[in-house]
Amino acid sequence: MTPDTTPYDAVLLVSFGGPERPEDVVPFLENVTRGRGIPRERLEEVGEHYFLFGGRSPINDQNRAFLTALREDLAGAGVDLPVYWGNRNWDPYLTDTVRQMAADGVTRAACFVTSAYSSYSSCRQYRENLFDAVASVENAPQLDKLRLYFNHPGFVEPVVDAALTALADLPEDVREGAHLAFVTHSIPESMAEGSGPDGDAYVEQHLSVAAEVVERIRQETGRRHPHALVYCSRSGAPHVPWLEPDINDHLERLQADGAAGVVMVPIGFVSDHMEVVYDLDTEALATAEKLGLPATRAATAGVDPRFVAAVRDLLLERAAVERGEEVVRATVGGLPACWDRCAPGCCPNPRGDRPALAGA
Ligand SMILES: CC1=C(CCC(=O)O)c2cc3nc(cc4[nH]c(cc5[nH]c(cc1n2)c(C)c5CCC(=O)O)c(CCC(=O)O)c4C)C(CCC(=O)O)=C3C
Ligand SMILES: [Fe+2]
Repeated sequence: MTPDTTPYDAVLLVSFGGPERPEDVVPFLENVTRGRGIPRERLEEVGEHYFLFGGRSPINDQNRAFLTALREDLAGAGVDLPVYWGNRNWDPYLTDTVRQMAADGVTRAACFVTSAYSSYSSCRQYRENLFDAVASVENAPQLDKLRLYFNHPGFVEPVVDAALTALADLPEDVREGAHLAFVTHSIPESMAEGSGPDGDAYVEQHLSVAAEVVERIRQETGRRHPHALVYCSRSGAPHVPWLEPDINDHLERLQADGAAGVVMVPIGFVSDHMEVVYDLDTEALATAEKLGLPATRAATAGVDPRFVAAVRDLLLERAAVERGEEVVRATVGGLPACWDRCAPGCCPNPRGDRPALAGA
């Protein structure tokens, strides 16, 4: 039986975007940081990360691979919907994609954003970008943002397996005593405090994922590994507090405390973005090496078939909700499934209120 996707006639993959050639790097950074008061030195430093990788971010190729996998998954399940892709900060830009969708006659699309958690940067900012895209296109389709999925089994289960693999990659004598460092993107403390409908959701959601991964690893190995939630990619002005500790400081602390080894589990990222390949694989692994601390990095969900299938699950779930049917929402861990429409004060814009789609 073909699954019922009514009222949707398309899926839209929404992502951050990244440069693909050295000439793209500076304009891309300008797009990302316009009006955000990021110090010049920080921008030059981040530009160097991109140049180290030939001026090419890995993120667009990862989205292309995800699109291919998603189209195959949907076709295999008998879901006959076109899948589009648009970015916030680089080509293909959301506005161009929405214009194409309108030209193709799309009337209502379900949007999957490559960002799993609540916060202004990871949720509302995408909603503002969706609003802007729709506002600038005539006859634009209605866009519904699929719920946040940090606690969807299709996201968490690949992370558990990846962490087990990364543990197995450690030398045998350090494996049992290894720490798990769950890593996510640092954000300003004030942004973290404002995240979600009641505040503090960003950290709370990550802690919930970390606890679930630790527990599932215990079920597999019989061992409850010591763990912490730590951060990477701090930006902004030095006097503005951001979430800490930084992964590099955390590694120093672990070494000083006599930890046997560490597995970095980048739960804040759905694929191996620049933050993962530079901040973790390049910088943090070098820190660990310098400290003589055995360390490995767990894979991200990427194109794991379970993660790809989660998009289909969220799409069919939401379609049923919009048809007025009862649904069972898949979740793991201690937090309930997220809402379909964000409350008015959810993840406020630190620079003042702007219109956003997908609100209640
Ligand atoms: C929470 C969060 C996520 C996760 C959720 C999500 O995935 O959306 C994320 C993802 C990403 N961030 C990315 C890149 C950048 N983020 C920057 C700046 C900032 N990020 C912030 C937060 C986040 N960012 C914040 C609070 C800033 C300060 C400026 C501002 O308030 O907006 C800057 C400017 C330089 C700098 O300031 O570091 C760059 C270049 C890329 C692309 C990577 C690639 O190319 O593979 C991705 C996926
Ligand atoms: Fe970022």
